[in-house]
Amino acid sequence: MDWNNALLESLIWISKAFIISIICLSLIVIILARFTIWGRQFRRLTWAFFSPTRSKKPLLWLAGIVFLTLFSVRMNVLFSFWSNGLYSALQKLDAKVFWTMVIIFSILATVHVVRALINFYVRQAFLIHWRVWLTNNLVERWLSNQAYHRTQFVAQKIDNPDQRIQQDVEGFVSSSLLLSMGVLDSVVSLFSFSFILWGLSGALGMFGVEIPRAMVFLVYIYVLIATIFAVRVGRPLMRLSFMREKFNADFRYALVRVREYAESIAFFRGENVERSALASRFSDIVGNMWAIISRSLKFQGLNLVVSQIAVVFPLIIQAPRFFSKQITLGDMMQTAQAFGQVQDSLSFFRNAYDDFAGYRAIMNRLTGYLDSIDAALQLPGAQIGYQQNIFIVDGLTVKTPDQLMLVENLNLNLPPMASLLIRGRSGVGKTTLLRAVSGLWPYVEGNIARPDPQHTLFLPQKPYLPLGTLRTALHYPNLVRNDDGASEVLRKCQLSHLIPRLDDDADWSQILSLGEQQRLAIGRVLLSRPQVVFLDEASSAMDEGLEHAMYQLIRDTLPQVIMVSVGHRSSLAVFHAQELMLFGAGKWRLGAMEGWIGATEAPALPV
Ligand SMILES: Nc1ncnc2c1ncn2[C@@H]1O[C@H](COP(=O)(O)OP(=O)(O)OP(=O)(O)O)[C@@H](O)[C@H]1O
Repeated sequence: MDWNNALLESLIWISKAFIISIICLSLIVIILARFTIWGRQFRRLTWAFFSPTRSKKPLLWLAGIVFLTLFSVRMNVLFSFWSNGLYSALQKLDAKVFWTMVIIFSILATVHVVRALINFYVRQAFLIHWRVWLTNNLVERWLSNQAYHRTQFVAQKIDNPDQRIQQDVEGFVSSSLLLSMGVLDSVVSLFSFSFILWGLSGALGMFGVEIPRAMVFLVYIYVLIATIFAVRVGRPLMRLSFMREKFNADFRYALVRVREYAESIAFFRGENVERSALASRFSDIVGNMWAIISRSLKFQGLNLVVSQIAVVFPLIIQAPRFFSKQITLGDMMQTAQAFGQVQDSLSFFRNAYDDFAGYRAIMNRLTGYLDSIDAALQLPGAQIGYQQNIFIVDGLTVKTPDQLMLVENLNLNLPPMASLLIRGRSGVGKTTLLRAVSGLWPYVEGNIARPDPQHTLFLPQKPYLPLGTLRTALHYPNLVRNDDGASEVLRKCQLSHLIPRLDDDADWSQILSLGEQQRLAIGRVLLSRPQVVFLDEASSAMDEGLEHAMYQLIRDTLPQVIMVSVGHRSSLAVFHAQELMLFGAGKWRLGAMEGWIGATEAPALPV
C-alpha cells in the first residue's frame, strides 16, 4: 500500500463503488419487488415514502447512508493494510516505519471516529423520518372510513392493531435499514477482502492436487457448507418469532383490559377468572420461549463452532509459507484478518437469518393489517346521502352478520322538530338500526338521507370520554373553542360542581358516575347544536326527574332538532311524537305516540 496516494485512491474507490452500488441496489430492489412475496409486501408498505414525486429527501438520505457504508468498508481495507505494515515493521525491528505507522493510525482513527458519528446521526435521522411517515400513513388508514370499527366484521380479523402501529412499524423501518445496509456492507467487503486474500494466498497441495490461491476457495466452501446447515437448523425460527409477537401482544391486551374494567372485575370478584385467563396467555408466551431457546441453542451452537474454527483455520493454512519465509508476519496477520472479514461477510447472510425471520414476520403482520383494512372498506353499507334538516329512511333492511332479519323494508320521514322513540325487547335490533343509520353496520340495504356528520350526533348509553381535560370531553368530537360557554352548559346539565375542574386533566370515565357522564353527553348536544340527534338509552342511568329535565333542556335549547331515541321507559313517551316498535324477524310498526306533550306545536305526522 502506497500511503502517499491513499487519500486519492480511496476517493476514486469510493466513487466507483458508490455508482456501482446504487445501480445494483436499484436493480435488486426492483427485481425483489416484482418477483418475491416479501419484496411486494415491502413495496406495498412503503414505496410511496421513497417516491421522488412526493419528496426527494428520502432517496438523498439513503444515498448518503450508502456512501457512508462504503466509506466504512474502505476504512476496514486501509486498517488491514496498516496492520500488515505494522507487523512487518515489528518483525524487521524497523523503528522508523513503526513510528510512521503510528502517525498513519492516528489519521485513520480520526477519520474513522468522525465517520462513525456522522453515520450514526444520518441513520437515526433517516429512521425517524421513515417511521413518522409510515406511522402517520397507517394511523390515517386505520381512522379513515371507520376502518377501526369495520375491521371487526371481516374474515381476516387483525389482532392487536395498536401493536402493529407502534412496535411493528419501528421494527420494520430499523430492520429494513439494518438488513439492506448489512447486505451492501457484506457484499462490498466480500469483494474487497477476497481480492486482498487472493494476493496473499498461495497454492496448496491436497490429495496430490495443487490448488492455486487455495485460501480464497477454502473460505467460500467453508461458509457455504456452514450456511446450508444453518438454514436447515434456523428455518423454524421464523414461525416461532411470528408467534412470539402475537402471544406477547395478546397477553398485554389481557392486562390492559383488567385495568380498563378494574371496577367491574372488582365488584364481581372476578380475579380467579382473570388470573386463569392471564396465566393461560402467559403460558403461551413461555411455551414459545422454550421452543425458541431450544431452536436457538442448536442455531447458535452451530454459529459459534463455525466462527471459532475460522480463527485458526487461515493461520494453519498459511503457517508453512510463513515458516519457509515466503510471507512476512504482516502478511500472515493480514491473511487472518482478511479471512475473518470474508468469513464475516459471507456469514452475515447466515447470521441474519434470525433477523430476517423476524423481519418477515413483521411484514406479514403489517400487510395483514392493510389486508384487513382493505377488506373492511369493501364491505357494503347503506347508501347515505347528506341532506340538511331532514332524516329519511327508504326501504331499509337490517340484518345480523348471520343474516338474521332485524328490520325489513323500513320507511321513515322526519322533518325538523320531529321526534321518534324506538322501542322493542332487548336484542331486537334497536342499536343495530342506529348503527345502520350512522353507516357503521355493513349488513344493510336501502337508502338513508340525513344531515352530514358535523350536524348529526349519536349518543350511546355509555358515552366515550377521551383522555384529557373535562373541557375536551365536553366538546368531543369537536375541538375545544375559545369562549366556549362550557361552564354555562355544565350548569344547565346540573353539573355545576364540575365547573371548577373543567381544565383538570384526568381519566374522567373512571371518575364520573354513569349518570354524570350521560349528562355530560347531553352537554355535547347543547354545544354542538346538531340538526339530528340519536339517543340510544342515553339517559338510562338518570332518575326519571333528571331524564325529564335533560330532554326538556334539549327541546328548549334546540327546538328545531330532529330527535330519535331508543329507550325502554314509558316516561320518555311525552317527548316523542311518534313511536317505532320493533318486533323481531324484520317486523315493525310506526305510529303516533300517545301522551306526547308537544302535540299542539308539533308538525303534522308524516304518513
Ligand atoms: N357485532 C355483532 N356480531 C354479531 N351479532 C351482533 C353484533 N352486534 C349485534 N349483534 C346481534 O344483533 C342483534 C341486535 O342487537 P342490538 O344491540 O341492536 O339489540 P338492541 O335491541 O339494541 O338490544 P338492547 O335493548 O339490549 O340494547 C342481537 O341479537 C345481537 O346479538
